Amino acid sequence: MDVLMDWKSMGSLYASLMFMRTALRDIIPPELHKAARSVFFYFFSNLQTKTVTVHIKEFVGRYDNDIFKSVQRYLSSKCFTSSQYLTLSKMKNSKNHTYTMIPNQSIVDIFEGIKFTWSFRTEDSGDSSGSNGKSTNYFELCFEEKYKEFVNSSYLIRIAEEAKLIKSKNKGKKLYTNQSGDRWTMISQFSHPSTFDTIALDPVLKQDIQDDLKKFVSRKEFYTRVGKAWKRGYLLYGPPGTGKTSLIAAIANYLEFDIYDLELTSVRNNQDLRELLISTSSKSIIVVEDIDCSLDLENRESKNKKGGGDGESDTDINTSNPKTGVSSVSLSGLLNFVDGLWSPCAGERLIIFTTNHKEKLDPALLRAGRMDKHILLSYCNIESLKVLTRNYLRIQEHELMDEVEELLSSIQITTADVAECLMSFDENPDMGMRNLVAEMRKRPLQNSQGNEETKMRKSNKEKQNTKKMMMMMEDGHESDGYESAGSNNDEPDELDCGDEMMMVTMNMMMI
Ligand SMILES: Nc1ncnc2c1ncn2[C@@H]1O[C@H](COP(=O)(O)OP(=O)(O)OP(=O)(O)O)[C@@H](O)[C@H]1O
Repeated sequence: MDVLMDWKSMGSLYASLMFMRTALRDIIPPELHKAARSVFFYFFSNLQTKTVTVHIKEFVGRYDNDIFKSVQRYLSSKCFTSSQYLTLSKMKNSKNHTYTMIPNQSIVDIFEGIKFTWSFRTEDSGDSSGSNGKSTNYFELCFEEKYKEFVNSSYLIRIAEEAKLIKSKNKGKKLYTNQSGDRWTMISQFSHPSTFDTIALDPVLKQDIQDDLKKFVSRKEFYTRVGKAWKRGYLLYGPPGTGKTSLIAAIANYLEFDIYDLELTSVRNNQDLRELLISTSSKSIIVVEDIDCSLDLENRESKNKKGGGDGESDTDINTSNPKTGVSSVSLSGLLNFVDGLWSPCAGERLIIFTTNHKEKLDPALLRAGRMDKHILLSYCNIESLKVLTRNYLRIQEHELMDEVEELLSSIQITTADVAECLMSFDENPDMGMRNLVAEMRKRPLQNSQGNEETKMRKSNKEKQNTKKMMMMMEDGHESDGYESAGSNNDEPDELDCGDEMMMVTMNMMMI
């Protein structure tokens, strides 16, 4: 019915226009016909909405056009919901597949109530600048002219942001190494299965690390405001087989960050080290494993006592590479690397060093702002052991668990050793537990008083209480006895595991 009405009104409008045209031709003298026609067309063309059409080509000369890629990502989910014909693809390094419009298809995107029409087109390029020298793809965007400014200032920005998000979701984590020396090579997609669920760690420490990471990645504005590079340094230390590598993998999986595994001995000099640093991507973890073995970076204080140097100049430090003798990376080069002449590198980065011998490292490397958080990964305790029995045997309680706990207070066993004991018994938990107890009974008894992991267990419990107290005391108290007590934090409202002494002192003060 409505359609019939519309046709009727259009018919009468047309009849009226024809009548006006004839009447005007009779009234207006012939010499003014041309001018009258221009006025007539100007009037009616202004009644129509003016539109703008923008072409976004796949290539600019021989180079990829980033905006094309962003639009492609932005439209991929939209075309899935609103198109009937689509192409489907999956990039080599991508986790997810992508939908694309087929040529000459159009879809409408409504953003903030404004209508945008997108079409996908292909044309013969006529030159060899396209990807295959024959045809080039482009998107065509149409919108009303009055929204030109809005497109420029808001819509395109929104597209870029959404595309970035889609890209990071699709990307998957990558593992890079610098085996070839002065550049990174992607060796694989990073797919280590370790997560914060599977890793056997003291639960308090585990929560503390997760909280710290969450806080770090959410504080872009904080770092900008205080003028600091958006990076954080972790030192993971403890005996071999206690989960340092597994923790790095769990962190990468938690943050969805790429890993850059830096082999310091392959880096020729400080300049190469700096270039490697600059070429890492944002949202990445730069790992140096066994830092004490990588270069001769011994504690300068002890060296100075022996050698009488002032410890400030790089020449005081033996920078020869114990493995190959080729690298001339110096301690100051490494310190600069950690401090970061980061200005060219936007985005967040975590630097993680691991060592079995923290005492061998120069304090300059360990200070707050360089290694902000010192995390001791020590021998198995009952909580971490229960994570392993849950993972490997699918049990957390067992009649032998009390004996295991008893044994743990008098012997030392690494998480790797426990994992090994349980490894083959996933179908027979009883046997697994018996095998573990038998292995533990073979271990020599230790003096549990004063060893490092006992201290850590205590300190983790104390830490929770202390943290609460600190928060209560925070007002006007931020740096009291805190920075000066040797905290490894760059932020005044947190505590680190490496600060056992300071925490004990704080507890005593509070009591
Ligand atoms: N805390 C842990 N949680 C879960 N698994 C662990 C843990 N620690 C060790 N393992 C097991 O032991 C193996 C070796 O551990 P990992 O390489 O993480 O130890 P590490 O401390 O990095 O050792 P190293 O100092 O010799 O490099 C892991 O593959 C894992 O199976």
